[in-house]
Amino acid sequence: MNRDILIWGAGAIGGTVGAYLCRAGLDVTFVDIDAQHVAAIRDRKKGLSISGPIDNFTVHADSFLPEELRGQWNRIFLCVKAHHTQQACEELLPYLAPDGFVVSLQNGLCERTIAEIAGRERTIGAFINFGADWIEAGAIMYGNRAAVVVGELKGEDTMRLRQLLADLKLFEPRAEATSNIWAFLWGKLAYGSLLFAQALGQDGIADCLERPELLPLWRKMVAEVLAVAEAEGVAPSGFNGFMPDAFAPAKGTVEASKKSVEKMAAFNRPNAKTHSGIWRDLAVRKRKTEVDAFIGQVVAIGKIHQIQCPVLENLVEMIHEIENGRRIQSNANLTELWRKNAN
Ligand SMILES: NC(=O)C1=CN([C@@H]2O[C@H](COP(=O)(O)OP(=O)(O)OC[C@H]3O[C@@H](n4cnc5c(N)ncnc54)[C@H](OP(=O)(O)O)[C@@H]3O)[C@@H](O)[C@H]2O)C=CC1
Ligand SMILES: CC(C)(CO)C(=O)C(=O)O
Repeated sequence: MNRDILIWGAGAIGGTVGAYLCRAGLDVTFVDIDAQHVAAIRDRKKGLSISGPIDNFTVHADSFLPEELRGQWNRIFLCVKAHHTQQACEELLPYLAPDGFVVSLQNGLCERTIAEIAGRERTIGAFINFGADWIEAGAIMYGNRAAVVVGELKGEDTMRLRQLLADLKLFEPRAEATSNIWAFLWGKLAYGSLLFAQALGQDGIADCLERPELLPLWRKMVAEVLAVAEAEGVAPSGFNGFMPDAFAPAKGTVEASKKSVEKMAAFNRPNAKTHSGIWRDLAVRKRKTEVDAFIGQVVAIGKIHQIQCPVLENLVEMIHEIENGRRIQSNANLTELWRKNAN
């Protein structure tokens, strides 16, 4: 008989959501490539611990390296970083029931890749904005609640979507379903451009957003993402203080974008996760970020539509320089990014 939920990538996001669903009594199995993390989760004496201001608890669950897996699952929650999507998706296919689905709990447009590999009808989209950090094997810090939205790729209202939403509400009671998941995914791409810029410096998200001299940079950068989204026929949705229209050249004003920045900063300021996952990849985990699969993808889609995104292109370059040790994370990087693009 098939098992129910397979969390593929048991890090900050997969670990948090999986732990909640496991605690609620659902049939949850974890897969990860980190052998120590996998061993901790299945160790009866250790387990998977969620800590932080929201909740503190430990669950014990079946946990495997990909090569140890046997069987099939009805629902696979894909929770790896965006640049690992293709590989993970190819690996997970043998374990997905023929009538099952993959839901992407990721940033970026990973649903496109998943749909190509697993099939459009076996893919569900999700937008997540809550904050969590992987601390060490078996330990995750759940830092703040935020928007969680799920949707079928073509917007239908299906029984499997309703069931998924009901289950995700065990984690985030305010989770919603949408008939336009692409609007949320593009909204996150636009907001995410601010997070990638934050990762260039030392400040946390709230302090960085509130640097008054950077407002014109935020306006220009978000406007680039919005132009590409528009060319794709998507009007991005807002969430947690981010109001896309405030940054749209035709609709927004300086005042409106300032208000949105204040709201985003107010949303982020109390959060235990002070810095973005991108910042943490560079500063703490010392590893490559999702920049190519995230900002780079917006630039590439822009090119298809003959839309230039000079700020985003510079942002990608600067993140690469930090990844390659040719630049250090410094608040001055953001001033430089603005100086290069002020005209
Ligand atoms: N953390 C957050 O607060 C938020 C994250 N997101 C998005 O969620 C997604 C997941 O991020 P996050 O949970 O932070 O990332 P993590 O790095 O914490 O977790 C991903 C886990 O997947 C593992 N992994 C990598 N490749 C594979 C593979 N092929 N098969 C199985 N496991 C694999 C990683 O191992 P290893 O570390 O060894 O590579 C890691 O343990 C990203 O797209 C991110 O942008 C969105 C909103 C908030
Ligand atoms: C900052 C956060 C949690 C979104 O609010 C995020 O998406 C990230 O860390 O990459």
